[in-house]
Amino acid sequence: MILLSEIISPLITDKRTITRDSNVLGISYDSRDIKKGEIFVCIKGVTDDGHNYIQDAIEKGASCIIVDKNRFNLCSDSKNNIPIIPVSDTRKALAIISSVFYRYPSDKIRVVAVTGTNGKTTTTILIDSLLSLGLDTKTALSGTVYNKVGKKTESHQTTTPESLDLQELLYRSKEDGVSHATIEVSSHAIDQMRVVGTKLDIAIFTNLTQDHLDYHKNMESYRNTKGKLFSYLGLLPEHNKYPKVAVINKDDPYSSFIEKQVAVQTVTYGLGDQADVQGKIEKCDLFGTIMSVESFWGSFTIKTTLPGKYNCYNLLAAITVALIEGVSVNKIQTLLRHPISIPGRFEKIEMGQNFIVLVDYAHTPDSLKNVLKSIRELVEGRLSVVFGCGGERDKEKREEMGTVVSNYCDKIFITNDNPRSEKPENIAKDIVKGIDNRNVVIELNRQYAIERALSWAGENDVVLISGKGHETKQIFDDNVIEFDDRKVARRILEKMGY
Ligand SMILES: CC(=O)N[C@H]1[C@@H](OP(=O)(O)OP(=O)(O)OC[C@H]2O[C@@H](n3ccc(=O)[nH]c3=O)[C@H](O)[C@@H]2O)O[C@H](CO)[C@@H](O)[C@@H]1O[C@H](C)C(=O)N[C@@H](C)C(=O)N[C@H](CCC(=O)O)C(=O)O
Ligand SMILES: Nc1ncnc2c1ncn2[C@@H]1O[C@H](COP(=O)(O)OP(=O)(O)OP(=O)(O)O)[C@@H](O)[C@H]1O
Ligand SMILES: N[C@H](CCC[C@H](N)C(=O)O)C(=O)O
Ligand SMILES: [Mg+2]
Repeated sequence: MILLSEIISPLITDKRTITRDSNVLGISYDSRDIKKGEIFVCIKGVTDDGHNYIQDAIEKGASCIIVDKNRFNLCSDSKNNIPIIPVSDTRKALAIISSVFYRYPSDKIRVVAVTGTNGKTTTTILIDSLLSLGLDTKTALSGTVYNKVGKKTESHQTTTPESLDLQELLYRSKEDGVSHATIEVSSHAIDQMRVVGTKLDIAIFTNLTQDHLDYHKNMESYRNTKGKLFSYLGLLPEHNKYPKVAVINKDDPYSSFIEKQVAVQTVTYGLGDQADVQGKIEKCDLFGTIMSVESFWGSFTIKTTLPGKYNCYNLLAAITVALIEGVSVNKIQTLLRHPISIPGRFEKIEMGQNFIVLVDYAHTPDSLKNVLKSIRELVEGRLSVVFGCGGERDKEKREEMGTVVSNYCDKIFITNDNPRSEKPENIAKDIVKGIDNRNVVIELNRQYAIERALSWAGENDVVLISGKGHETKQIFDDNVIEFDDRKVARRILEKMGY
Protein backbone atom coordinates (compact mmCIF):
# COMPACT_ATOMS: atom_id res chain seq x y z
CA MET A 1 0.00 0.00 0.00
CA ILE A 2 1.29 3.45 -0.85
CA LEU A 3 -0.48 6.72 -0.05
CA LEU A 4 -1.02 9.60 -2.44
CA SER A 5 0.61 11.98 0.07
CA GLU A 6 3.81 9.90 0.00
CA ILE A 7 3.98 9.58 -3.79
CA ILE A 8 3.51 13.23 -4.53
CA SER A 9 5.54 14.56 -1.59
CA PRO A 10 8.56 15.30 -3.85
CA LEU A 11 6.30 17.55 -5.95
CA ILE A 12 4.57 19.72 -3.34
CA THR A 13 5.56 21.94 -0.44
CA ASP A 14 2.09 22.44 1.02
CA LYS A 15 0.67 19.14 2.27
CA ARG A 16 -2.76 20.81 2.59
CA THR A 17 -3.07 20.40 -1.18
CA ILE A 18 -4.21 16.89 -0.39
CA THR A 19 -7.53 17.24 1.31
CA ARG A 20 -8.37 13.57 0.84
CA ASP A 21 -5.53 11.05 1.07
CA SER A 22 -5.98 7.65 -0.54
CA ASN A 23 -4.19 4.45 -1.45
CA VAL A 24 -2.70 4.85 -4.93
CA LEU A 25 -3.39 1.86 -7.17
CA GLY A 26 -1.28 2.99 -10.11
CA ILE A 27 -0.10 5.81 -12.34
CA SER A 28 -1.03 6.49 -15.95
CA TYR A 29 0.05 9.00 -18.61
CA ASP A 30 -2.73 7.93 -21.00
CA SER A 31 -6.40 8.67 -20.25
CA ARG A 32 -7.40 5.70 -22.40
CA ASP A 33 -5.78 3.29 -19.92
CA ILE A 34 -6.62 4.96 -16.64
CA LYS A 35 -8.29 2.93 -13.88
CA LYS A 36 -9.98 3.88 -10.62
CA GLY A 37 -7.57 4.99 -7.90
CA GLU A 38 -4.74 5.89 -10.29
CA ILE A 39 -2.85 9.17 -10.68
CA PHE A 40 -3.19 10.73 -14.16
CA VAL A 41 -0.15 12.65 -15.39
CA CYS A 42 -0.94 15.06 -18.26
CA ILE A 43 1.75 15.24 -20.92
CA LYS A 44 1.89 17.72 -23.79
CA GLY A 45 3.29 15.52 -26.54
CA VAL A 46 4.31 15.93 -30.13
CA THR A 47 0.89 15.13 -31.56
CA ASP A 48 -1.57 15.32 -28.68
CA ASP A 49 -1.95 16.76 -25.19
CA GLY A 50 -2.96 14.85 -22.06
CA HIS A 51 -4.46 18.07 -20.61
CA ASN A 52 -7.33 17.63 -23.08
CA TYR A 53 -8.38 14.44 -21.28
CA ILE A 54 -8.56 15.54 -17.63
CA GLN A 55 -12.34 15.26 -17.48
CA ASP A 56 -12.18 11.78 -19.01
CA ALA A 57 -9.63 10.69 -16.42
CA ILE A 58 -11.73 12.05 -13.54
CA GLU A 59 -14.82 10.28 -14.84
CA LYS A 60 -12.85 7.03 -14.97
CA GLY A 61 -11.91 7.42 -11.29
CA ALA A 62 -8.48 9.08 -11.30
CA SER A 63 -7.51 9.96 -7.71
CA CYS A 64 -5.16 12.84 -8.57
CA ILE A 65 -4.18 14.82 -11.68
CA ILE A 66 -0.71 16.21 -12.35
CA VAL A 67 -0.69 19.15 -14.73
CA ASP A 68 1.67 21.69 -16.28
CA LYS A 69 1.54 24.78 -14.05
CA ASN A 70 1.70 27.08 -17.06
CA ARG A 71 -1.44 25.59 -18.52
CA PHE A 72 -3.48 24.84 -15.46
CA ASN A 73 -3.00 26.24 -11.98
CA LEU A 74 -5.99 25.03 -10.01
CA CYS A 75 -5.09 23.02 -6.91
CA SER A 76 -8.19 20.89 -6.80
CA ASP A 77 -11.11 20.05 -8.95
CA SER A 78 -13.92 21.78 -7.00
CA LYS A 79 -16.69 19.54 -8.32
CA ASN A 80 -15.06 16.20 -7.50
CA ASN A 81 -12.55 17.31 -4.85
CA ILE A 82 -9.70 15.61 -6.75
CA PRO A 83 -6.24 17.04 -6.02
CA ILE A 84 -4.75 18.73 -9.07
CA ILE A 85 -1.00 19.23 -8.73
CA PRO A 86 0.64 21.86 -10.97
CA VAL A 87 4.31 21.21 -11.75
CA SER A 88 6.82 22.83 -14.11
CA ASP A 89 7.57 19.65 -16.07
CA THR A 90 5.01 16.85 -16.14
CA ARG A 91 7.34 14.31 -17.86
CA LYS A 92 9.89 14.85 -15.11
CA ALA A 93 7.16 14.59 -12.46
CA LEU A 94 6.00 11.31 -14.05
CA ALA A 95 9.55 9.94 -13.82
CA ILE A 96 9.95 10.99 -10.19
CA ILE A 97 6.62 9.68 -8.89
CA SER A 98 7.04 6.43 -10.86
CA SER A 99 10.28 5.69 -9.06
CA VAL A 100 8.62 6.48 -5.71
CA PHE A 101 5.60 4.29 -6.57
CA TYR A 102 7.86 1.33 -7.44
CA ARG A 103 10.09 2.05 -4.40
CA TYR A 104 13.27 3.04 -6.24
CA PRO A 105 13.94 -0.34 -7.92
CA SER A 106 17.14 0.82 -9.63
CA ASP A 107 18.64 1.27 -6.18
CA LYS A 108 18.83 -2.52 -5.79
CA ILE A 109 20.18 -3.30 -9.29
CA ARG A 110 23.36 -2.39 -11.20
CA VAL A 111 22.06 -0.39 -14.15
CA VAL A 112 24.12 -0.17 -17.35
CA ALA A 113 22.88 2.41 -19.89
CA VAL A 114 24.03 2.48 -23.52
CA THR A 115 23.59 5.52 -25.73
CA GLY A 116 24.95 6.76 -29.08
CA THR A 117 23.65 6.93 -32.65
CA ASN A 118 24.63 3.41 -33.75
CA GLY A 119 25.49 0.14 -32.06
CA LYS A 120 23.29 0.48 -28.96
CA THR A 121 21.22 -2.66 -29.52
CA THR A 122 24.23 -4.76 -30.49
CA THR A 123 26.23 -3.52 -27.50
CA THR A 124 23.40 -4.02 -24.98
CA ILE A 125 22.80 -7.59 -26.17
CA LEU A 126 26.55 -8.32 -25.92
CA ILE A 127 26.77 -6.79 -22.43
CA ASP A 128 23.70 -8.65 -21.22
CA SER A 129 25.03 -11.97 -22.41
CA LEU A 130 28.57 -11.42 -21.02
CA LEU A 131 27.14 -10.40 -17.64
CA SER A 132 24.50 -13.10 -17.30
CA LEU A 133 26.74 -15.97 -18.42
CA GLY A 134 30.01 -14.50 -17.14
CA LEU A 135 28.74 -13.79 -13.63
CA ASP A 136 26.19 -16.62 -13.68
CA THR A 137 23.51 -14.21 -12.59
CA LYS A 138 19.99 -13.19 -13.58
CA THR A 139 19.90 -10.07 -15.78
CA ALA A 140 17.39 -7.79 -17.48
CA LEU A 141 17.56 -6.00 -20.81
CA SER A 142 15.57 -3.21 -22.39
CA GLY A 143 16.13 -2.24 -26.02
CA THR A 144 14.94 -1.93 -29.60
CA VAL A 145 14.48 -5.63 -30.35
CA TYR A 146 12.99 -6.80 -27.04
CA ASN A 147 12.78 -6.30 -23.30
CA LYS A 148 13.80 -9.22 -21.11
CA VAL A 149 13.64 -10.12 -17.43
CA GLY A 150 15.69 -13.22 -16.71
CA LYS A 151 15.08 -15.48 -19.68
CA LYS A 152 11.58 -14.16 -20.47
CA THR A 153 11.47 -11.78 -23.44
CA GLU A 154 8.65 -9.29 -24.05
CA SER A 155 7.77 -7.17 -27.05
CA HIS A 156 7.23 -3.44 -26.66
CA GLN A 157 6.80 -0.19 -28.62
CA THR A 158 9.79 2.12 -28.23
CA THR A 159 13.54 1.49 -27.79
CA THR A 160 13.51 3.03 -24.31
CA PRO A 161 10.28 2.62 -22.34
CA GLU A 162 8.45 5.64 -20.91
CA SER A 163 9.69 6.35 -17.34
CA LEU A 164 6.67 4.69 -15.72
CA ASP A 165 7.13 1.54 -17.81
CA LEU A 166 10.89 1.50 -17.20
CA GLN A 167 10.36 1.70 -13.43
CA GLU A 168 7.82 -1.12 -13.67
CA LEU A 169 10.32 -3.24 -15.64
CA LEU A 170 13.04 -2.52 -13.08
CA TYR A 171 10.63 -3.32 -10.25
CA ARG A 172 9.78 -6.71 -11.76
CA SER A 173 13.50 -7.28 -12.36
CA LYS A 174 14.30 -6.52 -8.72
CA GLU A 175 11.48 -8.81 -7.50
CA ASP A 176 12.84 -11.55 -9.78
CA GLY A 177 16.34 -11.32 -8.28
CA VAL A 178 18.01 -9.62 -11.24
CA SER A 179 21.47 -8.23 -10.42
CA HIS A 180 22.11 -6.19 -13.61
CA ALA A 181 19.81 -4.37 -16.03
CA THR A 182 21.23 -3.16 -19.33
CA ILE A 183 19.14 -0.46 -20.97
CA GLU A 184 19.37 1.09 -24.39
CA VAL A 185 18.79 4.81 -24.08
CA SER A 186 17.67 6.72 -27.17
CA SER A 187 18.08 10.47 -27.51
CA HIS A 188 14.27 10.81 -27.53
CA ALA A 189 14.28 9.05 -24.16
CA ILE A 190 16.87 11.41 -22.66
CA ASP A 191 14.98 14.43 -23.96
CA GLN A 192 11.66 13.07 -22.68
CA MET A 193 13.10 12.29 -19.20
CA ARG A 194 12.36 8.57 -19.55
CA VAL A 195 15.46 7.64 -17.47
CA VAL A 196 15.12 10.36 -14.81
CA GLY A 197 14.62 8.58 -11.47
CA THR A 198 16.76 5.62 -12.56
CA LYS A 199 20.06 5.35 -10.74
CA LEU A 200 22.73 4.64 -13.36
CA ASP A 201 25.97 2.80 -12.55
CA ILE A 202 27.63 2.63 -15.95
CA ALA A 203 26.85 4.78 -19.00
CA ILE A 204 28.34 3.91 -22.38
CA PHE A 205 28.81 6.23 -25.34
CA THR A 206 29.12 4.37 -28.66
CA ASN A 207 29.32 7.20 -31.24
CA LEU A 208 27.48 10.24 -32.58
CA THR A 209 26.61 10.82 -36.22
CA GLN A 210 23.64 12.28 -38.05
CA ASP A 211 20.17 11.01 -37.18
CA HIS A 212 16.90 12.27 -35.70
CA LEU A 213 17.43 15.89 -36.79
CA ASP A 214 13.68 16.07 -37.35
CA TYR A 215 13.41 15.93 -33.55
CA HIS A 216 16.63 17.58 -32.31
CA LYS A 217 16.88 20.17 -35.15
CA ASN A 218 20.70 20.30 -35.24
CA MET A 219 23.77 18.25 -34.31
CA GLU A 220 24.64 20.51 -31.38
CA SER A 221 21.33 19.98 -29.66
CA TYR A 222 21.45 16.23 -30.49
CA ARG A 223 24.96 16.07 -28.95
CA ASN A 224 23.87 18.04 -25.86
CA THR A 225 20.96 15.67 -25.33
CA LYS A 226 23.22 12.59 -25.47
CA GLY A 227 25.64 14.34 -23.11
CA LYS A 228 22.97 14.76 -20.43
CA LEU A 229 22.94 11.01 -19.74
CA PHE A 230 26.58 11.21 -18.64
CA SER A 231 25.90 14.08 -16.28
CA TYR A 232 23.31 11.89 -14.48
CA LEU A 233 26.03 9.39 -13.40
CA GLY A 234 26.52 9.47 -9.65
CA LEU A 235 23.75 12.03 -9.09
CA LEU A 236 21.19 9.86 -7.31
CA PRO A 237 22.14 8.80 -3.79
CA GLU A 238 21.76 5.08 -3.09
CA HIS A 239 22.48 2.45 -0.52
CA ASN A 240 24.98 0.39 -2.52
CA LYS A 241 28.08 2.44 -3.00
CA TYR A 242 29.63 0.64 -5.96
CA PRO A 243 31.59 2.63 -8.52
CA LYS A 244 29.96 4.72 -11.20
CA VAL A 245 31.77 4.69 -14.53
CA ALA A 246 31.44 6.33 -17.95
CA VAL A 247 32.66 4.05 -20.76
CA ILE A 248 33.47 6.15 -23.81
CA ASN A 249 34.53 5.40 -27.38
CA LYS A 250 37.79 7.36 -27.59
CA ASP A 251 37.89 7.20 -31.40
CA ASP A 252 34.65 9.14 -31.82
CA PRO A 253 35.10 12.88 -32.52
CA TYR A 254 32.49 13.68 -29.82
CA SER A 255 34.27 11.68 -27.08
CA SER A 256 35.94 14.69 -25.46
CA PHE A 257 32.61 16.55 -25.32
CA ILE A 258 31.00 13.54 -23.63
CA GLU A 259 33.95 13.16 -21.21
CA LYS A 260 33.44 16.77 -20.12
CA GLN A 261 29.92 15.93 -18.91
CA VAL A 262 31.19 13.21 -16.56
CA ALA A 263 31.90 13.82 -12.86
CA VAL A 264 32.74 10.18 -12.05
CA GLN A 265 35.52 8.01 -13.44
CA THR A 266 35.87 7.36 -17.17
CA VAL A 267 37.26 4.32 -18.95
CA THR A 268 37.81 4.77 -22.69
CA TYR A 269 37.93 2.12 -25.41
CA GLY A 270 38.96 2.24 -29.06
CA LEU A 271 41.12 0.92 -31.84
CA GLY A 272 43.66 3.75 -31.50
CA ASP A 273 46.54 3.85 -29.02
CA GLN A 274 45.00 6.50 -26.75
CA ALA A 275 42.25 4.39 -25.22
CA ASP A 276 42.38 2.62 -21.84
CA VAL A 277 41.01 -0.54 -23.44
CA GLN A 278 42.65 -0.88 -26.85
CA GLY A 279 41.69 -3.31 -29.55
CA LYS A 280 43.81 -4.36 -32.48
CA ILE A 281 42.16 -6.27 -35.32
CA GLU A 282 44.27 -9.31 -36.18
CA LYS A 283 41.88 -10.80 -38.72
CA CYS A 284 38.40 -9.94 -39.95
CA ASP A 285 36.38 -11.81 -42.56
CA LEU A 286 32.77 -12.57 -43.33
CA PHE A 287 32.77 -15.35 -40.74
CA GLY A 288 34.19 -13.38 -37.83
CA THR A 289 36.97 -11.47 -36.19
CA ILE A 290 40.13 -12.03 -34.19
CA MET A 291 41.09 -9.04 -32.07
CA SER A 292 43.79 -8.56 -29.47
CA VAL A 293 42.88 -6.41 -26.47
CA GLU A 294 45.13 -4.47 -24.11
CA SER A 295 43.59 -3.22 -20.90
CA PHE A 296 44.05 -2.49 -17.18
CA TRP A 297 43.10 -6.13 -16.73
CA GLY A 298 45.92 -7.47 -18.95
CA SER A 299 46.36 -8.38 -22.62
CA PHE A 300 44.35 -11.08 -24.33
CA THR A 301 42.90 -12.14 -27.67
CA ILE A 302 39.27 -12.73 -28.55
CA LYS A 303 37.81 -14.72 -31.40
CA THR A 304 34.20 -14.12 -32.40
CA THR A 305 31.73 -14.78 -35.19
CA LEU A 306 30.77 -11.07 -35.34
CA PRO A 307 32.30 -9.52 -38.47
CA GLY A 308 33.09 -5.90 -39.33
CA LYS A 309 35.26 -3.17 -37.85
CA TYR A 310 32.24 -1.40 -36.32
CA ASN A 311 31.40 -4.55 -34.35
CA CYS A 312 34.91 -4.40 -32.83
CA TYR A 313 33.78 -1.16 -31.17
CA ASN A 314 30.62 -2.84 -29.87
CA LEU A 315 32.71 -5.76 -28.59
CA LEU A 316 35.24 -3.45 -26.90
CA ALA A 317 32.45 -1.54 -25.13
CA ALA A 318 30.87 -4.78 -23.92
CA ILE A 319 34.22 -6.29 -22.87
CA THR A 320 35.04 -3.11 -20.90
CA VAL A 321 31.74 -3.31 -19.00
CA ALA A 322 32.19 -7.03 -18.34
CA LEU A 323 35.71 -6.43 -16.97
CA ILE A 324 34.48 -3.56 -14.75
CA GLU A 325 31.75 -5.81 -13.38
CA GLY A 326 34.22 -8.58 -12.57
CA VAL A 327 33.87 -11.09 -15.41
CA SER A 328 37.25 -12.82 -15.83
CA VAL A 329 39.27 -12.52 -19.03
CA ASN A 330 39.08 -16.29 -19.48
CA LYS A 331 35.30 -16.26 -19.22
CA ILE A 332 35.02 -13.41 -21.74
CA GLN A 333 37.23 -15.28 -24.22
CA THR A 334 35.22 -18.48 -23.83
CA LEU A 335 31.84 -16.75 -24.12
CA LEU A 336 32.80 -14.77 -27.22
CA ARG A 337 34.04 -17.92 -28.95
CA HIS A 338 30.42 -19.20 -29.12
CA PRO A 339 28.48 -18.16 -32.25
CA ILE A 340 26.79 -14.81 -31.64
CA SER A 341 23.92 -13.50 -33.69
CA ILE A 342 22.10 -10.23 -33.16
CA PRO A 343 18.63 -10.39 -34.75
CA GLY A 344 18.48 -8.38 -37.99
CA ARG A 345 22.08 -7.15 -37.73
CA PHE A 346 24.37 -8.53 -40.46
CA GLU A 347 22.07 -11.57 -40.43
CA LYS A 348 22.96 -14.05 -43.18
CA ILE A 349 20.10 -15.59 -45.13
CA GLU A 350 21.36 -18.97 -46.26
CA MET A 351 19.23 -21.15 -48.54
CA GLY A 352 22.07 -22.74 -50.47
CA GLN A 353 22.34 -19.90 -53.03
CA ASN A 354 25.76 -19.10 -54.53
CA PHE A 355 25.63 -15.44 -53.50
CA ILE A 356 25.46 -13.73 -50.13
CA VAL A 357 22.25 -12.24 -48.74
CA LEU A 358 22.45 -10.07 -45.63
CA VAL A 359 19.69 -8.39 -43.63
CA ASP A 360 20.88 -5.41 -41.61
CA TYR A 361 19.39 -2.54 -39.59
CA ALA A 362 21.57 0.25 -41.02
CA HIS A 363 19.21 3.21 -41.36
CA THR A 364 21.58 6.16 -40.89
CA PRO A 365 24.27 7.46 -43.29
CA ASP A 366 27.06 6.37 -40.94
CA SER A 367 25.75 2.87 -40.22
CA LEU A 368 25.05 2.29 -43.93
CA LYS A 369 28.57 3.44 -44.77
CA ASN A 370 30.04 1.16 -42.09
CA VAL A 371 28.19 -1.92 -43.16
CA LEU A 372 28.84 -1.35 -46.89
CA LYS A 373 32.52 -0.61 -46.27
CA SER A 374 32.84 -3.78 -44.20
CA ILE A 375 31.20 -5.84 -46.94
CA ARG A 376 33.49 -4.30 -49.56
CA GLU A 377 36.50 -5.21 -47.41
CA LEU A 378 35.28 -8.75 -46.80
CA VAL A 379 33.84 -9.85 -50.17
CA GLU A 380 35.15 -9.74 -53.73
CA GLY A 381 31.91 -9.96 -55.74
CA ARG A 382 29.58 -7.16 -56.85
CA LEU A 383 27.46 -5.44 -54.22
CA SER A 384 23.82 -4.36 -54.35
CA VAL A 385 21.61 -2.76 -51.74
CA VAL A 386 17.85 -2.69 -51.17
CA PHE A 387 16.88 0.17 -48.88
CA GLY A 388 14.62 3.14 -48.22
CA CYS A 389 14.19 5.80 -45.54
CA GLY A 390 11.50 6.04 -42.86
CA GLY A 391 8.69 8.55 -43.23
CA GLU A 392 8.27 11.12 -40.41
CA ARG A 393 11.95 10.74 -39.59
CA ASP A 394 15.02 12.93 -40.27
CA LYS A 395 14.62 14.08 -43.91
CA GLU A 396 18.19 15.37 -44.13
CA LYS A 397 19.68 11.91 -43.88
CA ARG A 398 17.97 10.72 -47.09
CA GLU A 399 20.22 12.46 -49.61
CA GLU A 400 23.30 11.49 -47.57
CA MET A 401 22.25 7.85 -47.55
CA GLY A 402 21.87 8.12 -51.32
CA THR A 403 25.44 9.38 -51.59
CA VAL A 404 26.74 6.59 -49.36
CA VAL A 405 25.15 3.81 -51.42
CA SER A 406 26.25 5.36 -54.69
CA ASN A 407 29.84 5.36 -53.39
CA TYR A 408 29.84 1.68 -52.52
CA CYS A 409 27.27 -0.21 -54.58
CA ASP A 410 27.17 -1.63 -58.10
CA LYS A 411 23.37 -1.72 -58.09
CA ILE A 412 20.87 0.20 -55.96
CA PHE A 413 17.23 -0.70 -55.34
CA ILE A 414 15.35 2.12 -53.59
CA THR A 415 12.20 1.01 -51.87
CA ASN A 416 9.83 1.64 -48.95
CA ASP A 417 10.91 1.57 -45.31
CA ASN A 418 7.94 2.50 -43.14
CA PRO A 419 6.73 5.51 -45.17
CA ARG A 420 4.20 6.30 -42.41
CA SER A 421 2.17 9.38 -43.40
CA GLU A 422 4.62 10.53 -46.10
CA LYS A 423 4.27 9.91 -49.85
CA PRO A 424 6.68 7.02 -50.67
CA GLU A 425 7.64 8.52 -54.04
CA ASN A 426 8.73 11.78 -52.32
CA ILE A 427 10.98 9.88 -49.92
CA ALA A 428 12.55 8.04 -52.87
CA LYS A 429 13.06 11.36 -54.69
CA ASP A 430 14.92 12.76 -51.63
CA ILE A 431 17.23 9.73 -51.65
CA VAL A 432 17.89 9.95 -55.39
CA LYS A 433 19.18 13.55 -54.96
CA GLY A 434 22.31 12.09 -53.36
CA ILE A 435 22.91 9.37 -55.94
CA ASP A 436 25.57 9.76 -58.59
CA ASN A 437 25.17 6.40 -60.21
CA ARG A 438 23.08 5.19 -63.11
CA ASN A 439 22.49 1.72 -61.71
CA VAL A 440 19.46 2.75 -59.69
CA VAL A 441 16.03 1.16 -59.68
CA ILE A 442 13.10 2.65 -57.80
CA GLU A 443 10.73 -0.15 -56.84
CA LEU A 444 8.56 1.01 -53.97
CA ASN A 445 7.05 -2.41 -53.31
CA ARG A 446 9.68 -3.80 -50.93
CA GLN A 447 8.96 -7.42 -51.82
CA TYR A 448 9.39 -6.75 -55.54
CA ALA A 449 12.56 -4.76 -54.85
CA ILE A 450 14.04 -7.70 -52.92
CA GLU A 451 12.95 -10.05 -55.72
CA ARG A 452 14.70 -7.90 -58.34
CA ALA A 453 17.88 -7.66 -56.25
CA LEU A 454 18.04 -11.41 -55.67
CA SER A 455 17.49 -12.10 -59.38
CA TRP A 456 20.26 -9.60 -60.22
CA ALA A 457 22.86 -11.38 -58.03
CA GLY A 458 25.35 -13.81 -59.57
CA GLU A 459 27.98 -16.07 -58.04
CA ASN A 460 29.82 -14.48 -55.05
CA ASP A 461 27.82 -11.25 -55.27
CA VAL A 462 26.24 -9.67 -52.18
CA VAL A 463 22.71 -8.37 -51.68
CA LEU A 464 22.33 -6.19 -48.61
CA ILE A 465 18.72 -5.65 -47.52
CA SER A 466 18.99 -2.76 -45.13
CA GLY A 467 16.96 -0.58 -42.76
CA LYS A 468 14.37 -2.90 -41.24
CA GLY A 469 16.54 -5.59 -39.62
CA HIS A 470 14.44 -7.36 -36.98
CA GLU A 471 11.25 -5.42 -37.80
CA THR A 472 8.20 -7.44 -38.75
CA LYS A 473 5.86 -4.73 -40.04
CA GLN A 474 5.73 -2.19 -42.84
CA ILE A 475 3.97 1.00 -41.71
CA PHE A 476 1.92 2.97 -44.27
CA ASP A 477 -0.34 5.98 -43.80
CA ASP A 478 -3.56 4.02 -43.59
CA ASN A 479 -2.43 0.49 -42.79
CA VAL A 480 0.27 -1.68 -41.31
CA ILE A 481 1.20 -4.96 -43.02
CA GLU A 482 3.27 -7.92 -41.86
CA PHE A 483 6.71 -7.62 -43.42
CA ASP A 484 9.90 -9.33 -42.32
CA ASP A 485 12.87 -8.92 -44.72
CA ARG A 486 14.32 -12.25 -43.54
CA LYS A 487 11.14 -14.23 -44.22
CA VAL A 488 10.52 -12.47 -47.53
CA ALA A 489 14.08 -13.13 -48.73
CA ARG A 490 13.87 -16.81 -47.74
CA ARG A 491 10.52 -17.20 -49.52
CA ILE A 492 11.87 -15.63 -52.71
CA LEU A 493 15.04 -17.73 -52.67
CA GLU A 494 12.89 -20.82 -52.24
CA LYS A 495 10.76 -19.75 -55.23
CA MET A 496 13.98 -19.29 -57.19
CA GLY A 497 14.73 -22.97 -56.60
CA TYR A 498 17.12 -22.79 -53.65
C1 LIG B 1 8.03 11.48 -30.93
C2 LIG B 1 7.98 10.65 -29.69
O1 LIG B 1 9.00 10.36 -29.12
N1 LIG B 1 6.77 10.21 -29.29
C3 LIG B 1 6.63 9.46 -28.05
C4 LIG B 1 5.89 10.31 -27.07
O2 LIG B 1 4.65 10.56 -27.63
P1 LIG B 1 4.06 12.00 -27.71
O3 LIG B 1 4.75 12.86 -26.69
O4 LIG B 1 4.09 12.44 -29.12
O5 LIG B 1 2.55 11.71 -27.27
P2 LIG B 1 1.22 12.28 -27.93
O6 LIG B 1 0.64 11.25 -28.82
O7 LIG B 1 1.44 13.64 -28.45
O8 LIG B 1 0.26 12.39 -26.66
C5 LIG B 1 0.55 13.24 -25.53
C6 LIG B 1 0.01 12.62 -24.28
O9 LIG B 1 -1.41 12.57 -24.35
C7 LIG B 1 -1.84 11.30 -23.94
N2 LIG B 1 -3.16 11.01 -24.51
C8 LIG B 1 -3.34 10.98 -25.86
C9 LIG B 1 -4.58 10.65 -26.37
C10 LIG B 1 -5.65 10.34 -25.48
O10 LIG B 1 -6.79 10.02 -25.86
N3 LIG B 1 -5.40 10.39 -24.14
C11 LIG B 1 -4.20 10.73 -23.64
O11 LIG B 1 -4.02 10.74 -22.43
C12 LIG B 1 -0.72 10.38 -24.44
O12 LIG B 1 -0.70 9.15 -23.74
C13 LIG B 1 0.50 11.19 -24.10
O13 LIG B 1 0.89 10.99 -22.76
O14 LIG B 1 5.68 9.63 -25.86
C14 LIG B 1 4.92 8.40 -26.03
C15 LIG B 1 4.77 7.77 -24.65
O15 LIG B 1 6.00 7.47 -24.12
C16 LIG B 1 5.66 7.45 -26.97
O16 LIG B 1 4.90 6.27 -27.17
C17 LIG B 1 5.87 8.16 -28.30
O17 LIG B 1 6.65 7.34 -29.09
C18 LIG B 1 6.21 7.17 -30.46
C19 LIG B 1 5.38 5.92 -30.57
C20 LIG B 1 7.45 7.06 -31.35
O18 LIG B 1 7.36 6.67 -32.49
N4 LIG B 1 8.60 7.38 -30.82
C21 LIG B 1 9.88 7.27 -31.54
C22 LIG B 1 10.20 8.51 -32.36
C23 LIG B 1 10.94 7.09 -30.47
O19 LIG B 1 10.74 7.41 -29.29
N5 LIG B 1 12.04 6.55 -30.88
C24 LIG B 1 13.13 6.35 -29.97
C25 LIG B 1 14.40 5.89 -30.58
C26 LIG B 1 14.56 5.60 -32.00
C27 LIG B 1 15.88 4.90 -32.27
O20 LIG B 1 16.04 3.74 -31.84
O21 LIG B 1 16.76 5.50 -32.90
C28 LIG B 1 12.74 5.24 -28.97
O22 LIG B 1 13.19 5.30 -27.81
O23 LIG B 1 12.05 4.30 -29.40
N1 LIG C 1 29.34 0.68 -33.46
C1 LIG C 1 28.75 0.92 -34.60
N2 LIG C 1 29.11 1.99 -35.36
C2 LIG C 1 28.51 2.27 -36.52
N3 LIG C 1 27.54 1.51 -37.07
C3 LIG C 1 27.13 0.43 -36.34
C4 LIG C 1 27.71 0.09 -35.09
N4 LIG C 1 27.12 -1.03 -34.65
C5 LIG C 1 26.20 -1.37 -35.54
N5 LIG C 1 26.20 -0.50 -36.58
C6 LIG C 1 25.31 -0.45 -37.76
O1 LIG C 1 24.10 0.16 -37.28
C7 LIG C 1 22.99 -0.74 -37.44
C8 LIG C 1 22.12 -0.67 -36.21
O2 LIG C 1 22.85 -1.27 -35.14
P1 LIG C 1 22.18 -1.34 -33.71
O3 LIG C 1 20.80 -1.81 -33.85
O4 LIG C 1 23.09 -2.07 -32.81
O5 LIG C 1 22.20 0.23 -33.37
P2 LIG C 1 21.20 1.09 -32.50
O6 LIG C 1 22.03 2.23 -31.99
O7 LIG C 1 20.54 0.27 -31.49
O8 LIG C 1 20.13 1.61 -33.54
P3 LIG C 1 18.67 2.30 -33.20
O9 LIG C 1 18.98 3.75 -32.90
O10 LIG C 1 17.87 2.16 -34.40
O11 LIG C 1 18.09 1.61 -32.02
C9 LIG C 1 23.60 -2.11 -37.65
O12 LIG C 1 22.72 -2.89 -38.40
C10 LIG C 1 24.91 -1.79 -38.35
O13 LIG C 1 24.71 -1.60 -39.70
N1 LIG D 1 13.70 2.91 -34.17
C1 LIG D 1 14.13 3.93 -35.07
C2 LIG D 1 14.68 3.32 -36.33
C3 LIG D 1 13.71 2.94 -37.42
C4 LIG D 1 14.37 2.43 -38.67
C5 LIG D 1 13.59 2.46 -39.92
N2 LIG D 1 13.09 1.16 -40.22
C6 LIG D 1 12.48 3.51 -39.92
O1 LIG D 1 11.33 3.15 -39.77
O2 LIG D 1 12.82 4.68 -40.10
C7 LIG D 1 13.05 4.97 -35.32
O3 LIG D 1 11.89 4.71 -35.00
O4 LIG D 1 13.41 6.04 -35.78
MG1 LIG E 1 18.56 0.06 -31.05
